[in-house]
Amino acid sequence: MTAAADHFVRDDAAAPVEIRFDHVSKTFGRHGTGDLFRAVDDLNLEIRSGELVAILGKTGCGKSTMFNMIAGLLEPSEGRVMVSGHDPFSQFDWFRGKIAIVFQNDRLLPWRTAIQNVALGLEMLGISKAERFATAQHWLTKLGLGGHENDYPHALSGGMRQRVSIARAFATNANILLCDEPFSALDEMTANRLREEFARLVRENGKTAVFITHSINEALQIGDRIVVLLRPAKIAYDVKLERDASAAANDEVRARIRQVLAV
Ligand SMILES: Nc1ncnc2c1ncn2[C@@H]1O[C@H](COP(=O)(O)OP(=O)(O)OP(=O)(O)O)[C@@H](O)[C@H]1O
Repeated sequence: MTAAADHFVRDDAAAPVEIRFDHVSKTFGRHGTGDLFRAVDDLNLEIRSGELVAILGKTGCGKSTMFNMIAGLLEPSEGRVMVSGHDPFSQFDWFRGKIAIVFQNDRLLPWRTAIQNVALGLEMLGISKAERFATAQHWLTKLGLGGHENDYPHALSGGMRQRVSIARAFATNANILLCDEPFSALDEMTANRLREEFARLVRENGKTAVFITHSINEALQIGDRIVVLLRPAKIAYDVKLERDASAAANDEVRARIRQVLAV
């Protein structure tokens, strides 16, 4: 049996579909040649509202390409991507403030304080100054940064800066969070703590989150569901995780993922 044939079909139809890939392929032209390179290959995927989905795959398997299609930054070559019932590429403006992205590096503006960085997204949405600073303060406090509002990024540790960027994502009140390895540059203890807090905040606030990672352990720690991609991006394994799964059940999923990624 091939790994692809093992695609686990989910029957959880309770929540509406928030993100849908319908037979999506993406090809890129190779410079100086007439060749087309296929980064995503006939991908079918449904992510339901409120899910925290960890996306795992080998380097170059098309995770970022997939992510950029959700964010409306790339158009599929074939098939259709729908997010919240809209086409993110052709209706890019409709998505203003509805999708927030957390990157691997914090991408804070060095000349703005923590609170000014968090308030920036709200400023671009036209929120009044008083409201945006109150919201930014609320989220900085939630992320444990009370007292650091007026610190500049250079005065904060890597973990604290990533807390600011998470506060910035939540402050916009976007329903969908796209996270591109946000904790991979942090030391394991800091990353561990932040993963727990991030997952809790996603669940408490009913967000739909897509979380790209290279780490099986991180995927197991954070996800409600893990989707493993082959190269080019196509689903090899799709598993829903029990919140209070036993160590043995997690070991079984871990072994299955290793097997799929070894193909
Ligand atoms: N704009 C582009 N033009 C040409 N090729 C591209 C472009 N963007 C991505 N690719 C190619 O598509 C493939 C998938 O890239 P992508 O960045 O989506 O993978 P990834 O899984 O996110 O990789 P990583 O794990 O290294 O972050 C790679 O081989 C990459 O070189």
